[in-house]
Amino acid sequence: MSIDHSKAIETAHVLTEALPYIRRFAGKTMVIKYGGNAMDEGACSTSFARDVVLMRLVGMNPIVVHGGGPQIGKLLERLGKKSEFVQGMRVTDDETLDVVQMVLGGLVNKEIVSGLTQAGGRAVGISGKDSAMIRARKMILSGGLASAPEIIDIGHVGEVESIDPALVESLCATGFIPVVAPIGVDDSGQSYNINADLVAGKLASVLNAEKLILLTNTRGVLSKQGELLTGLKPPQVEALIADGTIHGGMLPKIRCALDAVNSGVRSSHIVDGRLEHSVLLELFTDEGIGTLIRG
Ligand SMILES: Nc1ncnc2c1ncn2[C@@H]1O[C@H](COP(=O)(O)OP(=O)(O)O)[C@@H](O)[C@H]1O
Ligand SMILES: CC(=O)N[C@@H](CCC(=O)OP(=O)(O)O)C(=O)O
Repeated sequence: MSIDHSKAIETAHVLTEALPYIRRFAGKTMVIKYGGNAMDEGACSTSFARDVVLMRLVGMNPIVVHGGGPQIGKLLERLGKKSEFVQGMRVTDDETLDVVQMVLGGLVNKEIVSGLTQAGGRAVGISGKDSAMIRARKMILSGGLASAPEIIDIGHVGEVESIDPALVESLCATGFIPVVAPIGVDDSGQSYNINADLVAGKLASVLNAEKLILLTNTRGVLSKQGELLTGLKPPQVEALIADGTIHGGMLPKIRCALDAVNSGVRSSHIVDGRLEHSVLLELFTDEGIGTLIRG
């Protein structure tokens, strides 16, 4: 069989260009949030799995925190239950909490573990209930007028009170890739449905991660004209929120990205997870392909 020499040289160039990044990021912790909208039908795309396994094999400590909002919505629909959201959070009654735990902790978590295993990695699926890793408390939302705020009860939705990093740290130290479902627990044993962005942001802060990478279904943060915005600093992000450029599902995401960089994570990235090899393209190129936020 003859070798296409110019193609082989091109491959060698790509590999050597990645070298400085591989050296810089060796031993560093990278928290990757894999959103339900970024997943394909089988939950874990082959290119995502290969990117994460490659990161592990070149010495980084990747940790996957996953969502699964659309997947929860589909099962609820099959059960004849409508999804309802308040300020981006799913209203979660007892029955919905069961479905959330089945879909996130069972289906989606294990499909990602399978995908990573097939790509040659050693992945372990856990939820925040394992070893009581994610301590949660009930999230209280307020609405109405600023002068007369109304308290909105959205059921078993949690916010992160604290995260004990011991379990994920010991998995990383022994060569495993932790895959975390965003379910928390309180002292009484009550479980909570937590937005996956919140868990990923807090975990990145607690672990003092090098990067928080949020994979979603848009190219990154876009201007009102649809241009990709990058190299954002906290004051610019605040201005984009204030003038309504950033809204809806991007709001909790950008808040987590900001909180992370404000508490010591080197950089946060919002990237289109539907693009093939988006994680590697963001990590191994100077420009990146999505939105970079630095403290
Ligand atoms: N300025 C913005 N730039 C990009 N997306 C935005 C912006 N403002 C709001 N959005 C919306 O936020 C969505 C991403 O949030 P969401 O759907 O909750 O993602 P995920 O399910 O991945 O957590 C985008 O698809 C888009 O509709
Ligand atoms: C409280 C709350 O809304 N929890 C989310 C948890 C899953 C999630 O965050 O999934 P994505 O990242 O795919 O949106 C939900 O029930 O949909």
